[in-house]
Amino acid sequence: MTTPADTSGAGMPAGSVPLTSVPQDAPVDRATAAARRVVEALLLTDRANANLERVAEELNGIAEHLEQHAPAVRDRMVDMWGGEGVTRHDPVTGLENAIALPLIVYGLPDGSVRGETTVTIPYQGPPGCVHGGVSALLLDHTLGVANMWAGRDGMTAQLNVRYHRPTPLFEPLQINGRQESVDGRKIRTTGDIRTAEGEVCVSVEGLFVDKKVPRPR
Ligand SMILES: CCCCCCCCCCCCCC(=O)SCCNC(=O)CCNC(=O)[C@H](O)C(C)(C)COP(=O)(O)OP(=O)(O)OC[C@H]1O[C@@H](n2cnc3c(N)ncnc32)[C@H](O)[C@@H]1OP(=O)(O)O
Repeated sequence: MTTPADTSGAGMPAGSVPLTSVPQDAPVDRATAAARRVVEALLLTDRANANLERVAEELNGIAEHLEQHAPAVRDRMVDMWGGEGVTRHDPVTGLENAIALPLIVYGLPDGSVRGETTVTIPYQGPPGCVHGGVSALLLDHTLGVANMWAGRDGMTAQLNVRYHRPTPLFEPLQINGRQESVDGRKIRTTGDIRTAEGEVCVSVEGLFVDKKVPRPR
């Protein structure tokens, strides 16, 4: 989370395009990035000497301010799903979601998708390693984007996750996804998380079924 998302597409094959949101200089992007810093700093700070009493008071003040300006949840849900909003609030790529890394996923000319990221403290499972559920989250979403890129998408019906070796925190990781086949409404998609050296830490096989949940209106 301390590593700002690389929006340049550097390291991606020529002709790759971002499929998820890229950070803008909008107040909401900056406020959400600041909230991510707070989440990480709270985990890292010296418990005894950081005056957490005052921190709690100030953070509650900010939360109250935001709540006072929140429309009805139903209205916000409609707004969330409009336009580019589709990729701005999810818990993986959402630049308006402070719990998202955020990951930027690129569509590659060969039909697959890829994102690169460094995962840090808030997502720790075993010491120094990415939590297995977080790896599954990253891959489920990346497979969903791979389906979008391939032109036929659906809801996750099954996600078979294999953990090959611990996934390191604080090191660059590559998240890959590719649609393999479509059989009627059934879509099969695979993906993996690799280290910079290309070692596979986690691989997944997903079954998606072409079914849409209506967007709130
Ligand atoms: C490019 C732009 C970028 C965009 C970014 C945004 C990307 C967003 C990415 C978001 C990514 C996040 C993704 C998420 O988080 S999706 C959220 C997590 N998933 C769910 O909540 C899904 C909940 N389940 C359902 O809604 C339905 O049960 C589904 C959709 C799964 C099936 O639906 P439905 O009930 O209508 O299906 P059917 O009964 O007519 O069966 C149809 C066929 O499928 C076969 N079958 C069914 N279920 C299973 C199963 N579990 N295993 C094996 N097979 C199964 C079935 O045998 C039959 O096969 P056949 O008899 O025809 O051979």
